[in-house]
Amino acid sequence: MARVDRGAADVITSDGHHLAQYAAPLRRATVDDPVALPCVGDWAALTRLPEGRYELDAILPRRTAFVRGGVGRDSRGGLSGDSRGQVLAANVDVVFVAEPALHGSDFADLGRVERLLALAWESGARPVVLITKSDLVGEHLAGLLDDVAAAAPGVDLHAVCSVTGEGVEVVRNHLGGSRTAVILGASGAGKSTLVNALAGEEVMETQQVRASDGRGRHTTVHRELIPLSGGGLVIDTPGIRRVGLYEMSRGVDLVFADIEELAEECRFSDCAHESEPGCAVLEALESGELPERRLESWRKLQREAAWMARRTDARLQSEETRKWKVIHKSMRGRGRP
Ligand SMILES: Nc1nc2c(ncn2[C@@H]2O[C@H](COP(=O)(O)OP(=O)(O)OP(=O)(O)O)[C@@H](O)[C@H]2O)c(=O)[nH]1
Ligand SMILES: [Zn+2]
Repeated sequence: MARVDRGAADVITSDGHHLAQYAAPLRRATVDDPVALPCVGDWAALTRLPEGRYELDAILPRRTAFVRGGVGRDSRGGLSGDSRGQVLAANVDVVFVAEPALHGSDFADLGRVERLLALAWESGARPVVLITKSDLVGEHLAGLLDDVAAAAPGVDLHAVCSVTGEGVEVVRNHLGGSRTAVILGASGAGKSTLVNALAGEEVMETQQVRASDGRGRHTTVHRELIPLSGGGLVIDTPGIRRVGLYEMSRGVDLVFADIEELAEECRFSDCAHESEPGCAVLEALESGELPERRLESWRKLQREAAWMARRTDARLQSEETRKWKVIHKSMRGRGRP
């Protein structure tokens, strides 16, 4: 599924692109459940109607999903049946976290890498960290990569330069076997430039092009699913570009597996790692094994995740109340003569 609109989707079959209208059962299923709506990256079952049109009958089960809003996938066991979330992209295999080596005058932001990694883990896809614009930091690159590696334990990490093409082949290898990727990263991280380098042609408008063309031009068709010449797909949707920090407590645990592991060694099981005796986290901080910055980052993301969870709970509760009000009302209605 390359692009989705209200009531119809642009689907790619072995013989090209087709517009497929949603079949009635699918339309009905999506009324109460936005998660059941087709989205970019979905695989679908189609029927070719006698008159040559295509109809979209069903979506095949998703392997992975970027879900925005509502309840996370795990909290309610599975994607469907959750009436609140919206799937931004389905069946993504690889999530590239793109962080520029130099952003303005700042070196790569480790906190941002950790945050995007958490999001990537949450989707079920495999994260890979890319330090983009590697040409901008000269001999500082090696040290920078060491720092990033410490913030992304157990995750593949590569330096890429879309200008010289260095590292682009390594990135392409992650897409072998026709895998599907999304690229997360701040504005100006070099995502579009990288997609162009991967595609070997200008498929995406970059900031440079946008700036020199001026605003208000709408000639470029925004492509949301970009097939690469050497195999593999990149999904780039406005939703994925804006994706924030949603229900990511499990993701946070995975990104900070080293701290979680330390915490198991603390004398008290409910240790807050503030000033408790026998705190393994504070000991690691003392010995230099755990960088102060990383502990701070963990605390910050945990606070955010907790806040998100509370907000989600509140919304769930109010929706639940609303639902019951409607049911009560209709029962009262039926009771009347
Ligand atoms: N020196 C250098 N500059 C780069 C590299 N990759 C991208 N740039 C420049 O960085 C700027 C931003 O690149 P884009 O690819 O438009 O960034 P983006 O992440 O797609 O940005 P948004 O579309 O705003 O999200 C452009 O001026 C690029 O020319 C690189 O490897 N080295
Ligand atoms: Zn502790």
